[in-house]
Amino acid sequence: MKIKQVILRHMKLDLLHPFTTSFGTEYDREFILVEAISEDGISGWAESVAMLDPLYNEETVKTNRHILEDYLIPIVLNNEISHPNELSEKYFAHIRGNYMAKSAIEGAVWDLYAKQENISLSNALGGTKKEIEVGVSIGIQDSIDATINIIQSRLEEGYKRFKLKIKPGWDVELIDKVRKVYPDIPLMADANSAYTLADLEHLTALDQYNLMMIEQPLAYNDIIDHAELQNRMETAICLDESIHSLEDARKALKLGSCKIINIKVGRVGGLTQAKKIHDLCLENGIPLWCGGMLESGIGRAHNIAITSLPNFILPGDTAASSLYWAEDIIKPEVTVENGIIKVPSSPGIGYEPDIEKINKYTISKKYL
Ligand SMILES: O=C(O)CCC(=O)c1ccccc1C(=O)O
Ligand SMILES: [Mg+2]
Repeated sequence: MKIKQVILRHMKLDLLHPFTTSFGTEYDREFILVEAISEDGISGWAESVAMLDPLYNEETVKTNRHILEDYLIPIVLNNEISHPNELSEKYFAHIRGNYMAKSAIEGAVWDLYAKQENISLSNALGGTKKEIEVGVSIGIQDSIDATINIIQSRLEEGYKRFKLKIKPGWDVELIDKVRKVYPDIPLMADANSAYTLADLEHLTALDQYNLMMIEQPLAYNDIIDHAELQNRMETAICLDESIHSLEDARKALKLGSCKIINIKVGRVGGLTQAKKIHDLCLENGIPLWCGGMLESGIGRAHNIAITSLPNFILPGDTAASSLYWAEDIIKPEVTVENGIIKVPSSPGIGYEPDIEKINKYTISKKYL
């Protein structure tokens, strides 16, 4: 496969509702959209999940542009690539970190590869599921009543799992009141690293609420303290921020830092590495689910494809386009029926990039 051109678009989409986590509030989503065009004129698409500011992790839209333009894309343009696996395994191996930047270009090459092979991205990755179960991530609200109203709507829409963002001061009382209204729903909490081991007693107070898991309670780069916390907590710990690679996953499993892993394709450097972590977790009986980063439909399509692998046992954060955007940039939009998304079977990501909408939300464009 020879790639003759890559187009980077700096995109900006307004969120329908602000999204608040322990690290801040997002009102809109700026991201880089990558289009890789082959010599025979086929386009592969992906997006970078890096955010505007380095609050979730250290990458940003700007650092991604730098790494993509100055390192990764020249490599892709100057080499004959026979399989997308070669990017992370060979061509990008000497470049440290910058996982989201790597994932963005690798994802476009994966889509292109699947389209050339005339198979779906799910098929190309070895996906087996035709349908995937979907949960929803609910940001920090102004009141507990407002949170309960949102849960009620999502419950009626059929979502299969309810994740509440927590932080100190918005945690035990929230979960307590929600559990009183909904004693049996599949409920979990995500702290985005808002606590330390000094909060041990406070966190173990959550054990009484039968949560499916608590996601990333401690530092974004920690697996040691999480092991101690998991040892002292009944509730399963799920790692998000701390897992960037197969090596991180291996070490976290060895230490007992978690019982569940949230895979975000961007956070682990792309689909090839995501699949390797998937296989390791499958061998070790660690269930997975696919996280989200407020992606547009392009990133969402990649998430749906990876979720079709067998060990994505728990519902993921791949909610419907309409929960985030007035209009998405793919045709058709991602829809969820009774908490289920049908994995597309058409070639590549299986959703068509909507060029008119893409142009509408493009701030700047660079041809490489
Ligand atoms: O609906 C989604 O895309 C997931 C939303 C979400 O929880 C999230 C959004 C932005 C950054 C981090 C996270 C997270 O999972 O921690
Ligand atoms: Mg998370």
